[in-house]
Amino acid sequence: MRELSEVETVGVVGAGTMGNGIAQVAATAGYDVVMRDIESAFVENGFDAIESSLSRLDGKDALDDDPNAIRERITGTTDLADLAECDLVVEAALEDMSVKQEIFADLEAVTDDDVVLATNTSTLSITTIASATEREDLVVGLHFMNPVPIMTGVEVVTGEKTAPAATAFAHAFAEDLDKETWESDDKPGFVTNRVLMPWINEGIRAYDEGVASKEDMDKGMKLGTNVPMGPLELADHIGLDICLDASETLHEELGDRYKPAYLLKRKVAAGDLGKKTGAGFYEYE
Ligand SMILES: NC(=O)c1ccc[n+]([C@@H]2O[C@H](COP(=O)([O-])OP(=O)(O)OC[C@H]3O[C@@H](n4cnc5c(N)ncnc54)[C@H](O)[C@@H]3O)[C@@H](O)[C@H]2O)c1
Repeated sequence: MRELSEVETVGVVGAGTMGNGIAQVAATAGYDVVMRDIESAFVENGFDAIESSLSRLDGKDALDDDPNAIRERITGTTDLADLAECDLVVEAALEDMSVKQEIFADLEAVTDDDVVLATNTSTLSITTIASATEREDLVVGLHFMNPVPIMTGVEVVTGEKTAPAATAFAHAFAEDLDKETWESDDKPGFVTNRVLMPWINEGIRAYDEGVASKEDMDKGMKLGTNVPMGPLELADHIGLDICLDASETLHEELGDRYKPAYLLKRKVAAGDLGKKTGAGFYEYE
């Protein structure tokens, strides 16, 4: 297995909300990064998000390096073959098992045999993703939180066949990005989403049943339980499609107590996915 001290270039698959954040924090820590998405417009959107985040952080004196130098360490591509030289790959594409399995099979073909392949999945089984490869011992969950440059926690998830060395490597890499880690076994939703998704769905259901206005729903949870965002705001922030995908996986694996809220499904069907589309439970500029 390639050691962390040998890692110079990190591949990131997906340039969306999480992928561009992971690319940014890896480049901020000094790694060269190759960020891949399926269309160049998505790669460009990823760079736009990185540039505005870096400039915000620079404005707060939160960067040790010049933001342009950090940005220059990231290369964008639509060609998976450009990840061939990477010493570690973190996948942050769609929350869909068949998409992830296809990506992992392709990653195994283009990268060296000793390269760790990590997934940022919120809820899907690391073991099942890994089974698409012959490199199951080097597949591990590296679950960053949103927004990646701000949130300090990373959940490391061990699949059935993940080697202890790959788990240790995942912790060490996250710590090198200035994050703190905790570890979860490969069970649906891991620690965070297993507990968070029913909370979000209950907030949506309670709002839909007229318990309170959406503002009071969020305000009540913030002031009443000392969380930074209420369930509706947080769902918009995560992305309603991501919440629905995660809830459906939990529902399928763990039963009816994880059933997604009807209004969540309706919003996703309407294309109102939260902040990223300009509308979810709230409207955004
Ligand atoms: N949004 C969150 O709060 C959050 C938090 C933690 C983990 N996650 C997980 O991170 C992953 C990405 O979520 P996101 O919120 O960034 O989604 P997103 O929709 O913002 O971005 C996903 C990106 O992946 C790209 N993509 C799709 N297929 C691809 C492929 N074959 N190769 C390369 N890129 C591909 C899409 O074009 C899109 O740009 C998901 O697995 C999600 O569950 C999300």
